[in-house]
Amino acid sequence: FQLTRRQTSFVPRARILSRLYSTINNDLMEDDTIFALSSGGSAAQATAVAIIRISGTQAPAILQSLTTPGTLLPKPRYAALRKLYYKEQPLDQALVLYFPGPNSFTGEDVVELHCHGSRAVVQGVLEAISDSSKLARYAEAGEFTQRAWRNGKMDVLQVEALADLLTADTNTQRLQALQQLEGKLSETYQSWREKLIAGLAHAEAVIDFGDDERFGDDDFEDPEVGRRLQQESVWGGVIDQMQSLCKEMEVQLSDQRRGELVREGVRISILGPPNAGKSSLFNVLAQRDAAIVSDTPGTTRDVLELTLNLGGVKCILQDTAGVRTETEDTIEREGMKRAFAAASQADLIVSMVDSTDYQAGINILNRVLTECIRSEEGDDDNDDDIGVSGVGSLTPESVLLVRNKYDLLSDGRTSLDPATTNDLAGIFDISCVTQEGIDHFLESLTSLVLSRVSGTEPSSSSRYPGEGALITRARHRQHARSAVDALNRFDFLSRQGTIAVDMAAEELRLAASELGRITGAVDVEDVLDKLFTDFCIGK
Ligand SMILES: Nc1nc2c(ncn2[C@@H]2O[C@H](COP(=O)(O)OP(=O)(O)OP(=O)(O)O)[C@@H](O)[C@H]2O)c(=O)[nH]1
Ligand SMILES: [Mg+2]
Repeated sequence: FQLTRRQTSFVPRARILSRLYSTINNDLMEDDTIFALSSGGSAAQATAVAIIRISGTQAPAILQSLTTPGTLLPKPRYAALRKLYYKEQPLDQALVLYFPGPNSFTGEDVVELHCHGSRAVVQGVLEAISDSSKLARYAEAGEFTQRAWRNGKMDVLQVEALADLLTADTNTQRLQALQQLEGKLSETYQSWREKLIAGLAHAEAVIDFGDDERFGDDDFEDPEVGRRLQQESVWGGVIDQMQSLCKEMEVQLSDQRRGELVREGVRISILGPPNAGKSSLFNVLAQRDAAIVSDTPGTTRDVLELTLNLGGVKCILQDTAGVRTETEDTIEREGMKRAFAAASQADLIVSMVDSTDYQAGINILNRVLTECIRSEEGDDDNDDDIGVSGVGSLTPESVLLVRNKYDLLSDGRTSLDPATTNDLAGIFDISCVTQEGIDHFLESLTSLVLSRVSGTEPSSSSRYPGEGALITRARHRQHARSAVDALNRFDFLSRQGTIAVDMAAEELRLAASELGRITGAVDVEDVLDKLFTDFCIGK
């Protein structure tokens, strides 16, 4: 595996010693005993309790070296209070746990020291482990989890779930990660893969022993019919089974990226002409002065982002530069380019106009949204209404029209014409200054986000919106897509009879291997290398 050199928060001296130690030993060995501070905090930050974890064959010996001679190891998986010493000086009074392998997180012998979390204690214990025994080295990022994976304690999907759980910001992300960690996704992929392998076994048998010639040449008046039946009989019920498997997989693939949205966050871009009040709305939703607001058109140049929790779902809100048809300013033009790019990638668009300049705003938005969609895919919709015509993830239902500065309209309120906004997710009149309409807008935005990740209306039995999404990363989608493509090719080839048995079988093999890559049953070292470097030290 790749060594990582990430900036992390842990006791530097122990790290330096471990690096020295590993340099002397040329390379990090997979069977080294490793240790790390696994709880939060660091040398600089005291915590109430600090958990130091040791994993490997030397773990019990290290624990014994820290206690007075003759002290017994604690009963497996029971907490025991122990005084820890280093060079006969007391280090701490700690709660210690011993998990003999294979019944531990890593599958190896594991010792956990629950020490007092002060800088002196943590540093002292880590140095004692590192210095005195020379039996262990400081763990690399994610190395405990890597060992758990290597020892069959979890598959790749579960490693990914653990990474997601450790970085979860919202309820929904937490629940999705836990479901994946429990192995629910792994089970489904595994059962699909088993079906493919059963189909493959059938093919191998046909290839090895030939198909059973059930129909004789004279059984049919039309020899063509006979031949076709004969060819189809080669695969028995496998064709139907694979077809229904393919359908099942396609249903999961057309999930509108629910799982990925929960994991990565729903991207919401605020888009509109200069001075409409986009940054003002951004600040209202952020509940702080995150963006500069001024009455000079073209104030915002870059795309600003903040994370919001809407109904338990992580959302990434983007403030963008105002878009207008012409500008001489090259920086503003660059800003507009970025606004376009952000809008094209967004899951939802809050398109904002200034109510006092409504028609001009609508005209600009029409052009911009049509343009955004065109840049994704060709489109010829050029009507007068907001030009969203359902391509990519940008559909009219992904766009909310917000008419801002409502406070400036007095008797002209009714002059706003809603007829030009067919099919949009909603039209809202708000004022960022008086906060009028903001609550209603926010409620609607939240329910739109929820329905986006739920696929349908969340059912009362769902523990969280989006429950049951099988695909949580682009990586899964890519392999599942390739498996479906292979099954579609199989469907064609399998109907060509004996002549194409080999080729058809190869497609089944390919589909099985693509699914195997999702769970890690098939070579995934490259995926894991990347994944483990994202973990913190001590996990
Ligand atoms: N009366 C009134 N003024 C508003 C409202 N919202 C924003 N403004 C004012 O409109 C001006 C422009 O606001 P911004 O939020 O900077 O507008 P923007 O859309 O981000 O503008 P650019 O960054 O230039 O594209 C500022 O002077 C705001 O104080 C509102 O609801 N009512
Ligand atoms: Mg702005």
